[in-house]
Amino acid sequence: MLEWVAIESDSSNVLKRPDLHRMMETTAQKLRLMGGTVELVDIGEQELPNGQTLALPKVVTATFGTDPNKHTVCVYGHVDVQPAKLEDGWATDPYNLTDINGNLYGRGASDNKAPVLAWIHAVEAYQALSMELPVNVKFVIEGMEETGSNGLDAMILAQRDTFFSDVDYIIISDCGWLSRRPALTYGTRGNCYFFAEVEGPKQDLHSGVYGGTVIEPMTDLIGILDTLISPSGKILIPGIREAVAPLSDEEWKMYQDIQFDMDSYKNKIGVTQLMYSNKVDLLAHMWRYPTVSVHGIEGAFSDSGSKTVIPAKVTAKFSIRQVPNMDPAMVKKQVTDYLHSVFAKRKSPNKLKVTMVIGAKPWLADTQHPLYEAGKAAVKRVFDMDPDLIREGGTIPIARTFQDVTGKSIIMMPIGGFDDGLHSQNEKMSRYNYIEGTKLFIAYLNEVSQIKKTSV
Ligand SMILES: C[C@H](N)C(=O)N[C@@H](Cc1c[nH]cn1)C(=O)O
Repeated sequence: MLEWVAIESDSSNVLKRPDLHRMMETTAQKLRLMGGTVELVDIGEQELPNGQTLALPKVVTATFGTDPNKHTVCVYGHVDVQPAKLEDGWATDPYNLTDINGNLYGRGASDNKAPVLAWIHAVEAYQALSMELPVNVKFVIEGMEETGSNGLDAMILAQRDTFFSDVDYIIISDCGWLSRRPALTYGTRGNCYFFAEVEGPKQDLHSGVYGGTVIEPMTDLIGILDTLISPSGKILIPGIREAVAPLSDEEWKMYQDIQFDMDSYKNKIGVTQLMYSNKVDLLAHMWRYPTVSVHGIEGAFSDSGSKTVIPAKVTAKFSIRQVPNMDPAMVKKQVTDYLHSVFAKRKSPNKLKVTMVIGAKPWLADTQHPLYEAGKAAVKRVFDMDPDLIREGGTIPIARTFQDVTGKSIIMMPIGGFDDGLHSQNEKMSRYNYIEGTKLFIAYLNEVSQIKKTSV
């Protein structure tokens, strides 16, 4: 993992694209050396907001075994990461995997490099013991997950009747447990990610010289952002809440039965108060209701010091997590219309441009499927306990495409810890989760091999 974490495969930073290409090649080479049939699939180019184009990282596909009498599983994962800088508040260099008290710290350690490696090690374990794999194993590993899996939908569609034709089941391990208890995940939220740009004067201005004479883009932007959500978490964009599937009694009961300690959750994230004070409300808002999050403002002064500037153009980045039955195309229209209507009320001479840059749908599985029964059996075998059945508040943009395009069933089998700090400072994967997680994958392949051939 040291070598993988050392590669700064940040998919959101165009300057890091050469590192991302190297990451895909390193992944492919690892699978080639294990004797897999490996391809680096060209998925074309990405258009940047400034109109330029940039080559997308190739997708790695690999096949271990083609026995028609065995099930074929396809493991999906990603090896791109979120941005990380030491000065963001990391205790160690984010790209130098560092072992502290049994925790391996580094960007991408949990999301998603260690889980991908754990799957690779599971296959290697069978090879090292000269044991036949109980199922055929395929891999699809991409490098754009953190920015919405650009180009992967088209690749899956193009290879539906070739690479994916013999796949029975898809396995994804790109999420985490809820507590110290292992979990199986049966739902993810989608995500609609927006840029809202307000442009005013032709260049930045001195706030002493020009302040009071111009209508400031930042004031307009903050004004419209403040209309997205109320302080108590109610989304104010018309139509969004109406689309959400109501919480059923069965779901309510499931959430009620999950062991979840609100105080340790509060301690983990370092807050004194949460948005909801009871467990069911909190879990429901974490997993199956939409949320608005404001991520940042490009063009705003954000360095240390006290620069007295009026920024000429500012772009807010915010996203809305998606749940059944929301539709990203509808959300795009609702958000764009709404922001333009509140902006119009300000009677500002500045220009507003709203763009949706990611539109990923939510995903939900049938927990009665034999894949989940096999998952429960594997967890029992390795951890000697029953798993939590949970949903994931985050997004795996490609999950829904896999399901819709291939028609195959998916299971999400996380090995990340509840406190891994994904996307945050000091991301880590514990040695315990990494090693026991690898054992879980080995056991799971064995359990899947015992599913009756007719259940797909
Ligand atoms: C759950 C997964 N490990 C993850 O973190 N996914 C990202 C994907 C994404 C969504 N919008 C942009 N990127 C996430 O949920 O933020």
